[in-house]
Amino acid sequence: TQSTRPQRLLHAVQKNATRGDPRSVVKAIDNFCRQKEWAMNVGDEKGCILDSVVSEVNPVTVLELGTYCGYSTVRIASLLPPHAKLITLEFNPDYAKIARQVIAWAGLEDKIQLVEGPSGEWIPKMKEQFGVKTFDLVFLDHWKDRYLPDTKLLEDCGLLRKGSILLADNVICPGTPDYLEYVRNSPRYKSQYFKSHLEYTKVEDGLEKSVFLG
Ligand SMILES: O=C(NCc1cccc(CNc2ccc3[nH]ncc3c2)c1)c1cc(-c2ccc(F)cc2)cc(O)c1O
Ligand SMILES: [Mg+2]
Repeated sequence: TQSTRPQRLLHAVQKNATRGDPRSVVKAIDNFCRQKEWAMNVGDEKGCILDSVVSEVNPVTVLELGTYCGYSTVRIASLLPPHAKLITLEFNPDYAKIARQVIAWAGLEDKIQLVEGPSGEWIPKMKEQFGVKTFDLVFLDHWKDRYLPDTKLLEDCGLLRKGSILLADNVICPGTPDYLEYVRNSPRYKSQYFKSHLEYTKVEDGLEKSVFLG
């Protein structure tokens, strides 16, 4: 039977990356996507911006919405301090299956909890299920029409504290107009746009970094 793109991406990792070396996993995926097949990873250009935000925030609790094949999951987790935890939500079971194997190849299972299901259901359960008080950093990279409702849900569930950082991918392409309008105009956020390009292309895209003011 025909393999899927995530399966071919995983094989490229297993063929070209060194077990236990997260940076080699990131490099192998970027090379695969540049040379063989485009895939919707945050990519290396936006990935460097992601790295700088993670390093600046030095988060202890991270939430990622949208795991896909685990590229940004591995990228973030490789920069976390020893006892920090990353919870990543993935709705698509086929993506989750691949992501678990990519995360394992990088040797980052201890820092990452991959949860399968929709954000709308799991966000309200974060405190009781995972003992999370608040998130220091949230990386939004799932369905673009879910960014705004899930941000409001995070606020309502008391999962954001003064200084929590939201970092959103694809605010230009495919675009998240309602989310951008909200974080840029709400008095409860200080927002900043990092201009970049859609992964592996010359098309404009960018990340929006928003600090929750409480
Ligand atoms: O759409 C995108 N990504 C989201 C996405 C997409 C499909 C499936 C899922 C299933 N995963 C999922 C769903 C709902 C969920 N709720 N909670 C967790 C959770 C997880 C997620 C995307 C598209 C493009 C893009 C495509 C084409 C093009 F021409 C230009 C640009 C570039 C990106 O960087 C992108 O990130
Ligand atoms: Mg994305």
